[in-house]
Amino acid sequence: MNIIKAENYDEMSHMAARKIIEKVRINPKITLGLATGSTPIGVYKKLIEDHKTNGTTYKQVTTVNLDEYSGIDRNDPNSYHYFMCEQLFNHIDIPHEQTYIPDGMAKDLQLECSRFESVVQKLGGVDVQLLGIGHNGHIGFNEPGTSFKSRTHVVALTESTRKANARFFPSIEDVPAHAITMGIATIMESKEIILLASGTSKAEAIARLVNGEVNEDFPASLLKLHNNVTIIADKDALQLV
Ligand SMILES: N[C@@H]1[C@@H](O)[C@H](O)[C@@H](COP(=O)(O)O)O[C@@H]1O
Repeated sequence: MNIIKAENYDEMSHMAARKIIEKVRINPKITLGLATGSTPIGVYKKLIEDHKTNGTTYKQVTTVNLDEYSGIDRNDPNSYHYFMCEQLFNHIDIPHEQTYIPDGMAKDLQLECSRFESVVQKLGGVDVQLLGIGHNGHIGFNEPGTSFKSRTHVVALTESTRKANARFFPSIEDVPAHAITMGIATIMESKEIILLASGTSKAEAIARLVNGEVNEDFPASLLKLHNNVTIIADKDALQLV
């Protein structure tokens, strides 16, 4: 794993955005894997700024998102669908039909998981996957104990993840109990992975990722066996490494 140390959140976002923009410019038909959570918001802001000032185009780009809550309508402000439109898609020139996010309202969630998995496969996999990391090492919504062989599946969110995400909801009771997430094996098939982390609250997770063993108890640890992973983190998140 390459580790790039940024001074702060803004520099981390800038560095990741530059990498993505460069890749989009080299391959205008790239498939980007995108993440939600607060960490990538700065990257999306920089992509939008660059699109507006330098004209980088996303007309032929395809995106797939890691995950979506189950039981929340796509137009609900707490859905990841809404998040992606607000934070990125509505502000660049990507056609919405080229943006794929699991449908958390599908009647048959298992069927939706297979459908989403085959979308990723038909696209030939993800070229560059952006990832955040949960305090317990989750990636997407793959909680500790998830099989490293997992494909897109339905997950029961842990209490700690629901608490961590409660800040976006009126109360913890409103945080969905389930979600659909790309599996760990699906994520590992991405040709390149950029993992972002910012702030002291991520320091333990980053230290465990860098120094710890590869173990299903810590889902992100499998990234150590991927041949093209870059961690871009600020110095607060890297302080225990
Ligand atoms: N499903 C998302 C993850 O994809 C994200 O990486 C994580 C960390 O979020 P944040 O960046 O807000 O710390 O939160 C959620 O659980």
